[in-house]
Amino acid sequence: MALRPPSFKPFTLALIQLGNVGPSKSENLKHAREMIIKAARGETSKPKPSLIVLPECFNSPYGHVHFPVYAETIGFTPGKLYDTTNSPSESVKMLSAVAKETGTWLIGGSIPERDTTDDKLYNTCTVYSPGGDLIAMHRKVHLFDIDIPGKIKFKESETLTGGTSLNFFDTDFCRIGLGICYDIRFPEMAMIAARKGCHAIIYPSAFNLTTGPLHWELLQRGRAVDNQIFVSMCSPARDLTAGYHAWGHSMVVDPMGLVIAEAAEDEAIIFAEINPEVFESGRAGIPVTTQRRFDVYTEVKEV
Ligand SMILES: NC(=O)CCC(=O)C(=O)O
Repeated sequence: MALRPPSFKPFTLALIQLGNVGPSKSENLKHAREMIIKAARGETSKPKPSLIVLPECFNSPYGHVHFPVYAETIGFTPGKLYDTTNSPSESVKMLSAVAKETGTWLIGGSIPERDTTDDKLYNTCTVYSPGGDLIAMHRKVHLFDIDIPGKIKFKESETLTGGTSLNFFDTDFCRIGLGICYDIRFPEMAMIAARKGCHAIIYPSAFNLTTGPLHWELLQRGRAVDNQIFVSMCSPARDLTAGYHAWGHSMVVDPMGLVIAEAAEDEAIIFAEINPEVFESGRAGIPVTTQRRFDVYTEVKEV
């Protein structure tokens, strides 16, 4: 059982729906850094964000042929001190430095990662504290392998390997579960996160123009209502000149299933005020979290 989660306090969440992700990694990193600095300034009517999120694959074009070319070695072992200033990953160095410079928690989207111990590639999210420490990592567990004839075929497993662990991290205002995009289709992950005390689960993502209109909002609202937690997906902006057309519509959903913030398709920063009261009153009014019948569904273990 995980340690007791921190008490849930109000905070502002900022999602960066990043545009202009092109072939130049250094340009992508420069632009992401500028957008993080802009997001950290916040919106005049809301408290400054405590947590900023980037989308999936923010430093490289999205596609299995690109992953080996853009992959970076991170070398982080969860639970061990890690010196980001000497990291071999230029993305890690940038993210760590900008988290420290802005003094905000940062979910650094995802990047293609090469693990030199097994020479495998992963789609990996890294998380930074306001001091710039790399404090958590999540490798996409469920690879995006789909084939909808005449619409979209995509096979991450051509070059990537799926991660083997579920991950969350604690801030001074809540506990946050991590997933990456296609991971949201697997309700077990969100359910386990909620049962480990996460108040929110956040997915750096990049849905597409076939499944986006059908499932993007539905999945987030479903995961939120089932588990009575905040759910958020952060997408790249739509770019019809790119090889992969992202859906956009970065979103935050509250534990009652209400969409509390949503972007359109273009580059944007959206802000949502995360209010623990909705989490607590939702659970008190509809107490499914305490009404589960593990005595009946014995195939599912209580955690
Ligand atoms: N990047 C992804 O994992 C895309 C997932 C997606 O579009 C879906 O429909 O699922």
